[in-house]
Amino acid sequence: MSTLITGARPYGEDAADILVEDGRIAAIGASLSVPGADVVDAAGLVALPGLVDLHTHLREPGREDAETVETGSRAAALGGYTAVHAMANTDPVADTAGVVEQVWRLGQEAGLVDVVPVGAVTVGLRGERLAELGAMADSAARVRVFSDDGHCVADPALMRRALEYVKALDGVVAQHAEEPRLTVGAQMHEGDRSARLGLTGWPAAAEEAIIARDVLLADHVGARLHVCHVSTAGSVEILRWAKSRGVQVTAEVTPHHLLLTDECAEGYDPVFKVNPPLRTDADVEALRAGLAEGVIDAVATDHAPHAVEDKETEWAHARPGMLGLEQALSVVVATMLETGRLDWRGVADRMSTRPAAIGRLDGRGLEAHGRPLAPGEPANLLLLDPGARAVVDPAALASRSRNSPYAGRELPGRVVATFLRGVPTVLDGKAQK
Ligand SMILES: NC(=O)N[C@@H](CC(=O)O)C(=O)O
Repeated sequence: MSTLITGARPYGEDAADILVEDGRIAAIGASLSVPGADVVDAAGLVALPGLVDLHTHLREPGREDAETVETGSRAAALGGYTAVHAMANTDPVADTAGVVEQVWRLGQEAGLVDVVPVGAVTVGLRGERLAELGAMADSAARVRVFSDDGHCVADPALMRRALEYVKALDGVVAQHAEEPRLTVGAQMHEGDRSARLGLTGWPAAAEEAIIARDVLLADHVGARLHVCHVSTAGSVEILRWAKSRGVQVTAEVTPHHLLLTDECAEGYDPVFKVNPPLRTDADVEALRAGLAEGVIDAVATDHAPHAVEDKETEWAHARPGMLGLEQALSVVVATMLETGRLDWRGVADRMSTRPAAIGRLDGRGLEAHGRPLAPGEPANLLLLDPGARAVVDPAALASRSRNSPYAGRELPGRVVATFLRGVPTVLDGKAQK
């Protein structure tokens, strides 16, 4: 099967045709012609490597009313993703080889993106004893990213041991950095606004204290550490210091922390309640600068679908979390590309290349992700209309949930097509299954 994508602009550069054969990019060049090939007219569209998400909540098993592997995979494909890491805070928790294999198999059956399970660090996310990390790594799901996300691995001795184990597995601990003793009852960013709104604050120091501790532990052990959803200017400073010392630490930022601030809490609309919370203008500025500089390696969605009854309630009782997969690239275009902080190659680096490397998905086989757009590489790619602008309508999203913080907001860039190993999962902006 051959597909000829005509007139696309790889990385936003000069127009070229892209020939896809047997799941791989066979050629990139001017005026390619292949009799019998399916032709996709991509005139004016930017071609990028398929995006890779390090942080997706797919809710299956356990909360299929909020999302399933299939509905979340469809949302991901529509957002330009070809691989997503499925977080472990499901019910049951993904803390055994059996559960991670189940999630992996559901992803293969859905066939829209490669679903890469994350394994829990501790049994039941309880932070008491380590889960079967080796069994999950050796399973069919080949787990390399371990995380108790939603909970912090707060016990420093347990965190140290987790780092030692994952080092032996060529894995990484993705830490949800939140000192739990500092965030009891927390509802939003701690500052003037939380005081005025009467909501218990979540201080920046609760995140920064754990990141500082963990980079020291990772350095001591010589293991890889990844920091989930970095949200404060102080965290960026600590990461910059750690990287300058050669600590093997990587970090991600979410689209919502690049765009939104705690001002969103003013109306008490729980769609803006998220963990870690939306912070200040100064934090947003530092996060954008950190991502541009590469101190923050990746954009990760923290796509966190919630059922209506868990979200559309009073602020204090609403679950934290917001949708992200379908608008992530648009938010990055708005905050990083249109502001001149990243070019298209930079966007590809932070949303595909680096996240794939952190998750160890960047091997040499046809199953690899995050590879460049080049002959011989797996044909995982997306086509984006950078000039299109649209107002986000939550009712039109593929996710089973509706908790989008971007409802009613106009955002740039429309994913027109996504290809997974040469097979279109999205064409003309529509999911193909
Ligand atoms: N990021 C969120 O606000 N929510 C996450 C877990 C969590 O980090 O609380 C979820 O699973 O809903």
